[in-house]
Amino acid sequence: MNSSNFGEIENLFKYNNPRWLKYTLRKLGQGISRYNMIEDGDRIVLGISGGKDSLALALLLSLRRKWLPIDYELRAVQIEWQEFPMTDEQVSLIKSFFNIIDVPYVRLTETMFPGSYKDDFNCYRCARNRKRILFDYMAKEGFSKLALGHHLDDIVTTTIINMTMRGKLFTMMPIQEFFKGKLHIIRPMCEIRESAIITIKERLNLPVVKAACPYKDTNLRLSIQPVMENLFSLDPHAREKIYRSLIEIKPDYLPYSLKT
Ligand SMILES: Nc1ncnc2c1ncn2[C@@H]1O[C@H](COP(=O)(O)OP(=O)(O)OP(=O)(O)O)[C@@H](O)[C@H]1O
Repeated sequence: MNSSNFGEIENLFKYNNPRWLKYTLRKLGQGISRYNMIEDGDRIVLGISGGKDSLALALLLSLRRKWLPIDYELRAVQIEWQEFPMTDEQVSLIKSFFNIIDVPYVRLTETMFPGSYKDDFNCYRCARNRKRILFDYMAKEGFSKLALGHHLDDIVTTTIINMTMRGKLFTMMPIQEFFKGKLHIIRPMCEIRESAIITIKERLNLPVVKAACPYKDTNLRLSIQPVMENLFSLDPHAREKIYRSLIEIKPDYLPYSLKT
């Protein structure tokens, strides 16, 4: 793939959004306004892995600015693990993508295995390391919100993992406060199904350039996937029902008011 494949994406910024994308943009807006995630003047860092979810998030949030009466700043920040460097071709592709969607792009090269880990590396530690690097960057650059590419299926899968394997009714929150409100993590795609993101990736040829993960074949999320697929095939709205139950069973699960 090369940057000339971005014609379809360019058109989205010139013309009205196609019908197939409007529904997803509506779901994005629903999640954002339900939790009051984004306000006028917000400075938002987008955590970019190079995978489909975070690329779709960047595209959707940038498109949303086109017709919204409020404005917010977006900056895409990708941590490139020095142990798994991107190729020149990947770097040039991702830069063209962010150029076309009008979002400044920054790449931070860091180690995946800080000395403090010794030999004890796992997904949880890796995610914490990533969060620390991104928070440090935000504090230095004056950003107060970090948007991540988690979607409805991620939230629902995490809920089931936590309930069945950890005995806890807890999940990723759509909006999460840190340092007494100085920083927030937001998950604007909390009400968007993964299938909608796959459609975006395929129809628009998103330039997926995700670094290899040494744990990708062993991670718990992957092991539980067949169980989730089974559940979703029993009831086509199982995802939405689990999401709603979280709120109904434990109203204080979310620190922000919910208008359902
Ligand atoms: N290297 C990175 N640099 C910056 N942000 C990252 C990086 N890796 C992950 N993130 C952020 O954390 C989110 C969750 O990471 P995870 O590795 O679980 O990816 P994912 O759910 O498969 O999504 P994606 O398709 O975006 O990779 C990503 O969607 C992204 O917003």
